[in-house]
Amino acid sequence: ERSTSSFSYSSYHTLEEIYSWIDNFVTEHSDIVSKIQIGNSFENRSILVLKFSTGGSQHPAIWIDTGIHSREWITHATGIWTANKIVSDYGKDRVLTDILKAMDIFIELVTNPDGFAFTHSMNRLWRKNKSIRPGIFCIGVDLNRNWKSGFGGNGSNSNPCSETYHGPSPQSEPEVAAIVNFITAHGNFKALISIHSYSQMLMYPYGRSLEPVSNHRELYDLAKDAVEALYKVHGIEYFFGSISTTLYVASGITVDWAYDSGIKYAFSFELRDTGRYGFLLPATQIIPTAQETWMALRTIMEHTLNH
Ligand SMILES: O=C(NO)N[C@H](Cc1ccccc1)C(=O)O
Ligand SMILES: [Zn+2]
Repeated sequence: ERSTSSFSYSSYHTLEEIYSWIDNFVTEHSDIVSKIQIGNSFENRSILVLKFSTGGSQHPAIWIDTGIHSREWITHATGIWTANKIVSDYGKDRVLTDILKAMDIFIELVTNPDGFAFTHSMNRLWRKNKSIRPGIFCIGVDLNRNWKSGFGGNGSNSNPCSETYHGPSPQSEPEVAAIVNFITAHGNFKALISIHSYSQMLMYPYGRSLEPVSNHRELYDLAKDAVEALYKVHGIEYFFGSISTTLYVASGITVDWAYDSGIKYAFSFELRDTGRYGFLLPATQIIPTAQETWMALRTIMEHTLNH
């Protein structure tokens, strides 16, 4: 496709369609958006990040990733809609404009490209990446268990055939190492939001233990404000709280690593629904989900700007 004007934001797309959209989107909005390749996946696909910036160098930054679990198609679709929302509303929405005047936003739309391609070709419910290693007879590592923080702890599995297999060592997976290297080298990230589906929850660290983080009251209040803003759009209700108390103990996860790296505003979303369709959420719910999620994201980003 030659332009994003023919792209359907209310449909699910293949990896090739998304990468083609990214190129058109960056070309059409080169004043504020750029594309960064932060690495390659295990099967050697490009790992791409969109950077939204109004200039300056090393502005404090906000990270958003979607699609770390490949079957969670609503998350990539929500990320694409969100990217377009940012360029559409910049200069019109006062809050967003203030955020972008002072901060940069980075969005990694396809955080697990190999797994995502596999959900289109062979197995719609594939979750992990596609790494293989000598002598191991099951494929893939759970990229939400491969982070250094709490690696190998409760709520992760050492069995390579498990859906929550943590991998041979922290950051063993190129998809995780690429993000760690990028965020660490940048050195000025203030917030990280990792988007999953489904369950309709907004959560913050820790996943690895029941111990509350130092600013848990601030994160609780911010999560409450965010889910209220989300609710106002279409009346969808979210639970919120720390991962370990709201859901279950999970170790080696993205947001625990972010928090321990000094990113004090670290959140994980579980988008629609609560199980009726689950990972197979109908495309008719893409835009409504993205619209309500945007209000929560905007609330978190505004708080980050002001604190
Ligand atoms: O897989 C999903 N949702 O897709 N979520 C669960 C729970 C979770 C969500 C967010 C952070 C940590 C843990 C997981 O096992 O990873
Ligand atoms: Zn997930």
